[in-house]
Amino acid sequence: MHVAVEVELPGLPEESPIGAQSNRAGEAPENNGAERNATIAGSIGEPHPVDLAWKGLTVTSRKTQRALLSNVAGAITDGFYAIMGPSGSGKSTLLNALACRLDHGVKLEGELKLNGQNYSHAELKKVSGYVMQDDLLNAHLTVEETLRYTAELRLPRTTTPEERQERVQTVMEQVGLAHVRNVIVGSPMKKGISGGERKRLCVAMELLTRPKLLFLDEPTSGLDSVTALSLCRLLRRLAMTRTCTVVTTIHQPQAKIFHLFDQLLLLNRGTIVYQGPAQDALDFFDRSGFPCPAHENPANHFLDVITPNLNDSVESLTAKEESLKRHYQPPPVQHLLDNPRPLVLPRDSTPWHKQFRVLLRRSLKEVWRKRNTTLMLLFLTVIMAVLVGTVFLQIGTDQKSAVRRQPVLFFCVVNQGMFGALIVINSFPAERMLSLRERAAGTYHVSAYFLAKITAEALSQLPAPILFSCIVYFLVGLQPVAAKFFIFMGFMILCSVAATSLALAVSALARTTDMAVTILPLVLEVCRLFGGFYLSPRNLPTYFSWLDALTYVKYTYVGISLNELDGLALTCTPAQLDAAGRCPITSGQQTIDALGLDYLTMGQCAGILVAYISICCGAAYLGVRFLKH
Ligand SMILES: Nc1ncnc2c1ncn2[C@@H]1O[C@H](COP(=O)(O)OP(=O)(O)OP(=O)(O)O)[C@@H](O)[C@H]1O
Repeated sequence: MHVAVEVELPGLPEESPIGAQSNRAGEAPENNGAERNATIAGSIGEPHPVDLAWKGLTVTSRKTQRALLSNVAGAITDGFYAIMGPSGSGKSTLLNALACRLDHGVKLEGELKLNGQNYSHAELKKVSGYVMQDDLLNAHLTVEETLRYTAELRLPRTTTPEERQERVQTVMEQVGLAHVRNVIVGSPMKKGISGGERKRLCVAMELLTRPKLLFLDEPTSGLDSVTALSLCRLLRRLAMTRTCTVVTTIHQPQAKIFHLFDQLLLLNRGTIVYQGPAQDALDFFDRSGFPCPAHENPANHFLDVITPNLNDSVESLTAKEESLKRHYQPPPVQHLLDNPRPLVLPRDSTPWHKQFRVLLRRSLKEVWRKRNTTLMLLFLTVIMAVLVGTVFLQIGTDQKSAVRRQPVLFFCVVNQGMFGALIVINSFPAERMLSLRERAAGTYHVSAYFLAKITAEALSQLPAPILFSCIVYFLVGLQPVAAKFFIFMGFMILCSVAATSLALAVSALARTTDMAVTILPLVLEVCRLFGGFYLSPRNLPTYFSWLDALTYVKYTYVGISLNELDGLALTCTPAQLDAAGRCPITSGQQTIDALGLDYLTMGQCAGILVAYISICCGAAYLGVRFLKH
């Protein structure tokens, strides 16, 4: 039995000289015999510290009852495995079946064992890593930060900060990313590391936890041939140095890449056509009557043989399949299935409070990196506040002010939160796939992620309502009483957080950013319409009362109106006196009575806003927790 020795060779040159074994395609061979023996000695014959074996494995679509994989058998023990086949042959289905990542739309039957034992996704996660086809990463973090946060979230809780840093350093060197450690990951909108480096970073994130098995779904898709080869050389090196067993799906590799594989699983229409040493596949096709022409890429040749083309008749297809089937010897897997071996599960999970702290730091860092957006928000807030303040400059206390006071108060409410809401609307859709990937890898609890995210968003939004209140309150000349000013500011903050929470709920429940940006303006419009200004609460038709209850605008508007109108004494210029020489409106209380604003108290308005924020956050949490596509 092999003992897995984790040898990390940071100094190993990536383009290491490779032996001179000849091959039929005339390519410079990537496998030297001694290396290959060392790597695949344990392939199917002997048990390995972590191996997977399966028999009678069938995956069926629940909806159509179509078999995506039919009664396949095989094993993964040690080395660099490639799962190849034409498009739709079931490569990803097999990979996901082995990695316990099949979706709910399919049914899995058959025997599938890890070290001869049945296993759960949770157990597999502890000894394996999975690199998805789409390299979903945090665009605003640097390479080193990405690895550091992953290490903090995924390494065992007993790891010291020094050990963590050392691990990050080692892995960065192992995958060849040390030279771009301080470069941001970037996105299509913001240039960062290259496509190949992104893939390496995804591999590095998985390597941090020293997995014994590394699954990769089409890692070379979207990469140019040189970058794809360089990535596959890295994967081979990981397998060769017994860092981990590597299993990758790949569609049509170039010859140089094909020669890096130790083991090949060739699929066609949900069945295994060939499994065994990659270099022996040429003999297998030869024996089956399909010799590979000289100078032909073996991978292309295999796919050409098994992929039906327009000229193939049904008879010739059946004859091809029969011939391949007759010569195919399925690998012996029974001894791996029947022989349970202990499984060392090395990782314990990071406690919730630590996950929250790390995720909060990560989210705050992202907010900081996106500070231009926040600064723009503050700039727009100042412009808006000055505009409102000068349009309604020093409204005073005469009769005209009674008419102008309510519009300015309502405008403040509508304005607050609108900017913030529009900024957070993209929060969850943009990150959904990334967070799903991190959750599937067992990186953190959803609740820790969610709370960290909304706390960071709320903190970044806080300065805007404070700044807005400071400018507008004094320019407009609302009641010069300290307590009233702070209550006004408190309501502006609650209003802004309520609008942001509403936008977060819409963003978490909408499946895409497009859907979120279509729904949000409509919701904000309804909030405005039923905000208590256009129709006073007293005059609202009863059949609209449920919509009325859903608007944060109304509770803020009523709250700040009561704050401002209570204790307000109004005066008259001589021209404003009525025929009897009386001043028509002498107190704010008259406006309160006329508009029916006192059906709630200020405390109730604040309480309802807090409840409103909690409900929106609860809805957003459910969206993040349960929406998976
Ligand atoms: N959840 C599912 N429900 C129903 N059919 C599915 C599901 N997942 C995959 N399929 C179907 O199963 C077949 C195999 O899909 P799979 O993704 O495994 O192929 P693949 O070989 O990886 O293809 P490609 O190289 O194009 O990615 C396809 O016909 C696909 O449409």
